[in-house]
Amino acid sequence: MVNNGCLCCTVRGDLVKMLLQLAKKKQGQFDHIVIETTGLAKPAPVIETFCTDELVSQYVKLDGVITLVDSKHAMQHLNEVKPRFVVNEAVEQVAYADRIILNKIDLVTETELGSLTERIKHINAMAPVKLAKYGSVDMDFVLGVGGYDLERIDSEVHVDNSHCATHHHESAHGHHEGHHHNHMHDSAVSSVTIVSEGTLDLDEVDDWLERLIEEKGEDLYRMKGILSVSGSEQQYVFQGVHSTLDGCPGKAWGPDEKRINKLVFIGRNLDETALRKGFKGCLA
Ligand SMILES: Nc1nc2c(ncn2[C@@H]2O[C@H](COP(=O)(O)OP(=O)(O)OP(=O)(O)O)[C@@H](O)[C@H]2O)c(=O)[nH]1
Repeated sequence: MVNNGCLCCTVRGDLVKMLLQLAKKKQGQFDHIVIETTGLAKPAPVIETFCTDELVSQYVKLDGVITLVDSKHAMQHLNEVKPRFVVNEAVEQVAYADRIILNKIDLVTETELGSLTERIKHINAMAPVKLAKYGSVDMDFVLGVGGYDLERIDSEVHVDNSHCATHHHESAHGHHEGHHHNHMHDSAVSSVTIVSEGTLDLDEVDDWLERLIEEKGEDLYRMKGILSVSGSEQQYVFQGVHSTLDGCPGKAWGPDEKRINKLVFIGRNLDETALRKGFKGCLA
């Protein structure tokens, strides 16, 4: 247990200390360490503790972020309008998730569940979503996720195409056409997915993504992709959190496998047109 309960604002240092203590005291005895944050925690500082603290990353690595959603109350929190520059924690917790569990489904109607699922997938088109009662899901769904593991990206980029067509033209203040509710919400956080054939020039991709995180790093929460690059029989995989970006050759394309590029960006005020244009600019 970390002092004060609130991981987000006070205890990133404490988290480092606790992880190092655990790692040293019980080295080799852990399969997993599960950190339960408060409902108000911001995910980014916790995630970045694993990505940026060199000492921590010698002992432990981040497997994934699981977001447990209370189906009965989530919509209300996702739609809460915050003062300017104040983040909606519920939206952020969905946006950073590698796995999402929609719990307490027995307390909502199918229609409510449908709109909640739609809203969640609009924010995060990447994370698989499981419906649950009393939090009951398979252990495999929450442990051994490999959300930050480049070797696992090929099985991890679950691009939800059903939402590609519906989640563009939204403004931070505006309203999502096609949504059935009639209130304002923080729609500035969303996903843009690109699924496309074509071979890419890796140097161009490097330049594009570097430029992107330089200009938009603050607003880019997560990104992942599998790319088909010229002159290589292997997939090229990448993943990033804000300004941290990792990429490397992945597994070989199968002999009969269609080489499809799949990219997912999750962030605030994403410019879908610019992202698509950037992608096209990298085609060989
Ligand atoms: N009907 C129903 N009740 C549930 C479900 N899951 C949990 N509960 C009940 O909801 C109540 C509150 O539990 P949670 O919402 O999980 O509480 P929590 O967020 O873990 O609470 P803290 O971590 O202590 O803040 C308990 O009485 C649970 O038994 C579910 O799927 N359906």
